[in-house]
Amino acid sequence: MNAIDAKALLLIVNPTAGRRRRGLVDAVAARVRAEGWTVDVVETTAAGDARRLAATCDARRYGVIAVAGGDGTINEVVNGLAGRGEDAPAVGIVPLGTANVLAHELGLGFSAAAVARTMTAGRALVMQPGEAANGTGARCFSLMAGAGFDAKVVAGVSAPLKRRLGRAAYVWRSLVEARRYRPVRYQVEIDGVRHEASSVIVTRSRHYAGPYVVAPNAALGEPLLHVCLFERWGRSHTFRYGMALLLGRLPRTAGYRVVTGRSVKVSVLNDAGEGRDQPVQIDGDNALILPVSIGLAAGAVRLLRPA
Ligand SMILES: Nc1ncnc2c1ncn2[C@@H]1O[C@H](COP(=O)(O)OP(=O)(O)OP(=O)(O)O)[C@@H](O)[C@H]1O
Repeated sequence: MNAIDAKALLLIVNPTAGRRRRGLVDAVAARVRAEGWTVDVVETTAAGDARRLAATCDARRYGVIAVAGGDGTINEVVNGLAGRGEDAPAVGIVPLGTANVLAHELGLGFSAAAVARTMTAGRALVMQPGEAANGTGARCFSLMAGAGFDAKVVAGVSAPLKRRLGRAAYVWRSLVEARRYRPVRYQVEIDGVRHEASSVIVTRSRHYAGPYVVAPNAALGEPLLHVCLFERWGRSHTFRYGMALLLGRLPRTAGYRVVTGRSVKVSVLNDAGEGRDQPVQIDGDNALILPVSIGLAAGAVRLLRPA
């Protein structure tokens, strides 16, 4: 638990995120100011701005760095803060995204009053982010890294489409990916033990795609990766997994397993003639291509949740 001493908040707004509820951002800022805090608002103009702001902001001035955006913008801030050590500002969230998985995971309210209260009087959860790396780069994640069906869906949803259709963009793209489905097999090595899967999600969080549960025993504060293995393949099993997720039954579904570990390697075992780069989604954004090594990042970040 951490008291927030510096009563100044840097509010980073992604004006392109989710439903772009500017009214919520303004209402939160007004409530935080009413508690005697200083609030400095900065809008991002492109991907990468939020990461740079988080990496360079003055930790003596700002007790809290708040993100008004979705999981992708929060991911940028986590990447910017991960290397900064203990004195880095705590992270608050104004959930504006399409899925807002981290907000669900932290049990945040979605009203202006609840969001503002968490900023000024919340408790800080210390989290060691996950980190995925391949030959070309590395990226931290607060939620998950995934390969297989969901990563292909994410890779196929453009930002304008997400803005126009919201969550329906993912439903539409899932249907497209189901039509062109090929039974690609992935090798997933967890702490040196090999497994096979048709899809894999390596997660720090219980939730996925919003309020849905994929890893019932995961806890952000625990430095452990939960590796969700979808072990059956084919269109009908993919559909069954999707329905089970929406109905809250995925953890009890045959052919689905969660294995915990600290070091995970994901590669393509057989691409079933697909002949394309296999994407990796990180916190809901198309980020890397396979093969990747996944572990826990060296640093930690503090995430604010309700007291
Ligand atoms: N001003 C900007 N213009 C374009 N892209 C931006 C800007 N600011 C941030 N981004 C990028 O936009 C992407 C999507 O943003 P974000 O995830 O916050 O919203 P979302 O996709 O609507 O929400 P969710 O991830 O919860 O579905 C992120 O990868 C982020 O890096």
